Amino acid sequence: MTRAILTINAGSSSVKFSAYALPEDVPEAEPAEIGHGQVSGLGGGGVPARFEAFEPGPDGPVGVADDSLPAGAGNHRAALSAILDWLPGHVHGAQVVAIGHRVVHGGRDFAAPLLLDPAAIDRLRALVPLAPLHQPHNLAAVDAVAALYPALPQVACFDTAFHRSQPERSRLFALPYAWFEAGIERYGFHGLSYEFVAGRLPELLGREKTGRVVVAHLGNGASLCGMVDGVSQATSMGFTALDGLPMGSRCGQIDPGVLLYLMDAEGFDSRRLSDLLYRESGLKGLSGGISDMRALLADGGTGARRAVGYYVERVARGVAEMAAAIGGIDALVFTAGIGAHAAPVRAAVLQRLAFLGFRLDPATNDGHGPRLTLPGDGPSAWAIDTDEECMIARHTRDVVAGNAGRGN
Ligand SMILES: Nc1ncnc2c1ncn2[C@@H]1O[C@H](COP(=O)(O)OP(=O)(O)O)[C@@H](O)[C@H]1O
Ligand SMILES: CC(=O)OP(=O)(O)O
Ligand SMILES: [Mg+2]
Repeated sequence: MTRAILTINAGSSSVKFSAYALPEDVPEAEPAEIGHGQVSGLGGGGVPARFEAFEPGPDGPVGVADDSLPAGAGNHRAALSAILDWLPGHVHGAQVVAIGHRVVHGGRDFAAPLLLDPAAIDRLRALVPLAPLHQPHNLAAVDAVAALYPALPQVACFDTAFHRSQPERSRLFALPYAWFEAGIERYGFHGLSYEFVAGRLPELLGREKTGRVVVAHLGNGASLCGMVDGVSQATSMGFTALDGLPMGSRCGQIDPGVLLYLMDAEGFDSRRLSDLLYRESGLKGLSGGISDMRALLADGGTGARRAVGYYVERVARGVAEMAAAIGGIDALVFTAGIGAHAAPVRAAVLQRLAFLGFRLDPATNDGHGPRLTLPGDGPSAWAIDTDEECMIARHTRDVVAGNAGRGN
C-alpha cells in the first residue's frame, strides 16, 4: 500500500492541506502530491469563508469539493474539523504514516523540524502569546490529530527556523543587551515559504550561486527576506509576526511611542492593544474594513486606494532596506497570494523601485511572470507561487525516516 504524508498549514486567513505519496524504497525521493485544498477567507475582512479541494486528474487538478463548508463555519476551528472530516475519505487507500504541521513560532529552542511529543508541545504552547493569530491554530491541529489518531507521528515545521542563520546585527533590537540574552530578538517568519523559494532560485536565475536576492512574501501576513546564495541574512518580521510590512489586519512597523500613548492617554490594556494591532489595523484598518487584497483592488474606493497606496509604499521601502542589509540586489522575487497574483501591486512596487534599476515588463507582469522585468543590466524581478506544504512534506519525510534533527 502507498505510504502517504498529510500536511496542515494554518495561516492567519486560511488553513491549507495536502496529501503526498512517498515513493516506495527511495527514502530521499520527492513526495508526490496526491491532492490539496484550503479553507480560505478566515480573516473576515471582505470575503466569505470557502472550502476547496482538488485531486489530480489527467488534465490537471480537478475540484472535488467546493463551498461545502457548513453554514457559519467561518473560523479556524470549523475549518480544521471540516478538513479532518474530509481527508480520510480522499487519500485513496494510501496508508497515512505521518502528519506534518506548519508551526509558526519555534522560539530559540527549535531550529529544525521536530517529531512532536507532549513535552515539546507544552514548550510550543508557551509561545502562543508571541503568535496569537497562528500558534493556537497550529497547536489545535496537533491536538485534534492526536485525539483522532494517537499513534500517528506528528512533525512540527517552524516558520522561524530558516532565519536562524541571520547574523546577530539582524537579530538585535536596540534594547539593553540583557533582553537579547533573555530571548527578545527578531526571529522572523514565513521561513517555510522562503526555504521553498530559495530552493527554486538556481533554476529561476539560471545559476548555482544565486547572489543577493530579496523575497517578498505577500500573503495575508507579509514579510521580506534578504538572502545571499539562498541563506537568510535579514527579514522584516521580528519577535512576533506584527513587525515590518502592513498586512491584512496587522499594522506592521509602528512607532512604539504610539502604544505608550494609547496606554497612558486612552487607557488601553494589552488585550485591547493586541486586538488593535493584530486584528483591526493594516489594510483593514486603513480601508475601513477590507483586509483582502483582491477585494480591495476590485473595490477601488477612497479607503481601498489609501490602503493599497500605503501597502505599496511600505513594500517598496522595505525592499530597499533589505537590499541595504545584503549589500545590493540582484533579484527580487514576489510570492504568496498577493505576490504571485496581484499584478497591479507588483507593477506599482517595481515602478517605485526604478531607481534601483528595475525595468518593469508590463506584459509579463500582467501574465504573472515568472519574469517581470525587461532584459538588461539591472536587477531582475520574478513572480512565483510558494509551496509551504511541499516543504512541510519534505521535512516530515526526513524526520520520520530519522534523517533530520529531533530538536535540541
Ligand atoms: N488574484 C488575486 N489578486 C489579488 N490578490 C489576490 C489574488 N489571489 C489572492 N490574493 C490575495 O492574497 C491574500 C491571501 O494570501 P495567502 O498567501 O493565500 O494568505 P495566507 O497568509 O492566509 O496564507 C489575500 O489578500 C488575497 O486577496
Ligand atoms: C507568519 C504569518 O504571518 O503567516 P501567514 O501569512 O500565513 O498569516
Ligand atoms: Mg500563508
